[in-house]
Amino acid sequence: MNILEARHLTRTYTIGDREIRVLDDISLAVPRGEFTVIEGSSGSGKTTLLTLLSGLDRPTAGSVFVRETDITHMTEDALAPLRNETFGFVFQSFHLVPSLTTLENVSFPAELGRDRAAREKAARLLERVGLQARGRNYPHQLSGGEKQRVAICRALINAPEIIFADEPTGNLDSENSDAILRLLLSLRQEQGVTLVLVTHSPEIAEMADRVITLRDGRIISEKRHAE
Ligand SMILES: Nc1ncnc2c1ncn2[C@@H]1O[C@H](COP(=O)(O)OP(=O)(O)OP(=O)(O)O)[C@@H](O)[C@H]1O
Repeated sequence: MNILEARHLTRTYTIGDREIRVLDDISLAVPRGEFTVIEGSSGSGKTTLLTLLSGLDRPTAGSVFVRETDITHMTEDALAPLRNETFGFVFQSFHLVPSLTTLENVSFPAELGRDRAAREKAARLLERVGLQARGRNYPHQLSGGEKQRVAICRALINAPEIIFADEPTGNLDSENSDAILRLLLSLRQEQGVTLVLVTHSPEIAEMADRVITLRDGRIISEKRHAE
């Protein structure tokens, strides 16, 4: 079964009297557990596609299906549990809450769902990425690589089925990038998590099951790597 499907997605923006077509008739299907990379030059529409697939933005035309349910016109209230429980998000700029500690940032999405084990789960995740000693620190006290590891823990706390990541290793050195990539790949292996990553990194693309290349808002190639 495809966990995620896009059918004929188009996204346009109107600036003044000009209409800009940022995505043009994108269709794709992602089977459960697959690791998909979306690549393409700057401005080709990668981030826009990720925000449409994850229900953060709505297409001008076309539809998005999650587990065969059309989410395109779902209300914000109906989308909220999907965003909080089924999806995990990792962005280049972390989006950590500055006034919360590391442990609180990670446990927050689970506490929204009244998970009594939220703190415990958060502590276990932090341990897994080597940040067990940093639970009481605030984001401004962490390095970029550490912040990204915290952001990944937060994305994982509700055991999502799909992780959407936009340049998750974009600003990081190779050691931190490797650690983050290893973590994502091990989750896929252990829990069958589906990964949809936007990246410029050829090393990451090399490890994916499939690489989708965009140019000017269209898919120009779709390469599948052998098992
Ligand atoms: N809110 C907006 N209003 C108008 N145009 C937009 C808006 N958001 C994005 N665009 C345009 O859509 C195009 C695609 O943007 P997008 O961020 O999806 O590209 P990208 O491939 O992720 O680029 P990068 O690799 O630089 O992050 C760009 O030309 C951008 O200027």
